[in-house]
Amino acid sequence: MTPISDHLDRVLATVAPLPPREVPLADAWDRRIAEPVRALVPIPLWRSSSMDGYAVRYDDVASADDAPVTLRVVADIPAGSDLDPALAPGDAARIMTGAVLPTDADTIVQLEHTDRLDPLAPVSESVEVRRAPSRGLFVRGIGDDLATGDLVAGAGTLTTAGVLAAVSSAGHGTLRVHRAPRVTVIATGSELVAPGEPVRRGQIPDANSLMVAALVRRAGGEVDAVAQVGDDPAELESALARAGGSDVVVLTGGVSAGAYDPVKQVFDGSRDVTFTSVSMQPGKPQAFGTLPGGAVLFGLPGNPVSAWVSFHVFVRPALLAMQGAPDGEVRLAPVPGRAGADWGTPPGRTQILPARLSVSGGVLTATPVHALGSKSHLTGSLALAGGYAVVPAEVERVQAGDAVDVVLIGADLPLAAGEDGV
Ligand SMILES: Nc1nc2c(c(=O)[nH]1)N[C@H]1C(S)=C(S)[C@@H](COP(=O)(O)OP(=O)(O)OC[C@H]3O[C@@H](n4cnc5c(N)ncnc54)[C@H](O)[C@@H]3O)O[C@H]1N2
Ligand code: MOO
Repeated sequence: MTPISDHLDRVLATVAPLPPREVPLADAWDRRIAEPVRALVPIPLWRSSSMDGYAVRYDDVASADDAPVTLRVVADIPAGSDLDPALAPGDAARIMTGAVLPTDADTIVQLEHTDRLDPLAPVSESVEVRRAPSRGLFVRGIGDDLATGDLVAGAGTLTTAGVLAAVSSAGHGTLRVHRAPRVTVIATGSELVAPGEPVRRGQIPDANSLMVAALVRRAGGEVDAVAQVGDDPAELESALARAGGSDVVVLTGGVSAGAYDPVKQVFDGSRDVTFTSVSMQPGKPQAFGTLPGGAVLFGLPGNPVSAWVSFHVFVRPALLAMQGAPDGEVRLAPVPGRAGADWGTPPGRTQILPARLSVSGGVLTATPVHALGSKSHLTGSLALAGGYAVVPAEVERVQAGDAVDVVLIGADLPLAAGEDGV
């Protein structure tokens, strides 16, 4: 059997980042940045006020703690104004948060420290300063945050909400990002009916189509089409022909030893798509390769838990690599946790156990979603899985409290890859 890491290496050697393109920032969310983004302007852009109040010359108000100081108000500066009123000694300008300080001012007095407490009152001719600020108080300096030319986000960075705010402030209106991989999902199996449809004896609802499509979207892919075909090689071949525009095709079912397994039949003897027994449970039988048009093909086992596990371990890394994610984020990284219960493990294969995750007493705890552990047909309990535990092949039984590696699949933040890469 092939170790997980060998099969993943093969997958990752087959895929490459998709070409970048320049898009307006409004279309750039949740993509990977193709090249380093530097600040075109300093942040902040102006020497501005961080409080609603009065822009003053510090020396005028330094003694305000001893006795209130009355200043003449010579201007009113809202945010967005380009006014730069001259302030002679004893002058102040009313100023709003974000407005540019007059060149002659060096300090802000917040309005709470004056006699002009009503923020909605029209500007007055004078203001009494009742508390002395420190010099420079509430003044935001040009480039306090980033200077022109500073790095805002490196290549491969995911355009999170925070990244979009940063690059907007840094003067950019567009970004070069890798496009989303386009994915066709095909569930195979003559027993499948669409969710919610009545079943006759032997039929079951198709759980994989929607699951894989959702996993594709969560991994940053775009779902071109979702198809469901019976165990008929001709039907599968025509579904594959329709997937011509996709970068990736994900099949489920039909990869093991069944007499009617269509994926096996379609790619029997192919040099481009091959079948591998991977040393993991669930998810042992895997088909992988490329289609004549260049699309990358994954044939995942049909059992929904096997398909779920296989997606996380092989397909997701490929989709991330195609989007230009850095190596350290491509492989979902385990973090140390503890077993929340006893469970059995399969002999001789790495176990990928769907787990309920919780943090108790500061310790990440993984508990099997079902008492039957990682059996591949326990689709109903998959609803509880926040991640999975990775148990090495040589471990025969896990006891509650044992240290286990855990992969969090719901985490927003990428975690660095671990050594074993699963
Ligand atoms: N003689 C052997 N039999 C099996 C082996 C083996 O090595 N020798 N491997 C087993 C393992 S491990 C797995 S995993 C499965 C993989 O089977 P297939 O990929 O060929 O998938 P199917 O046979 O089509 O289906 C398996 C199972 O999953 C259900 N299924 C399939 N698609 C869906 C779907 N879209 N939604 C819900 N459920 C689905 C299907 O009804 C079967 O129960 O093979 C073992 N057999
Ligand atoms: O590999 Mo199968 O997914 O063990 O059940």
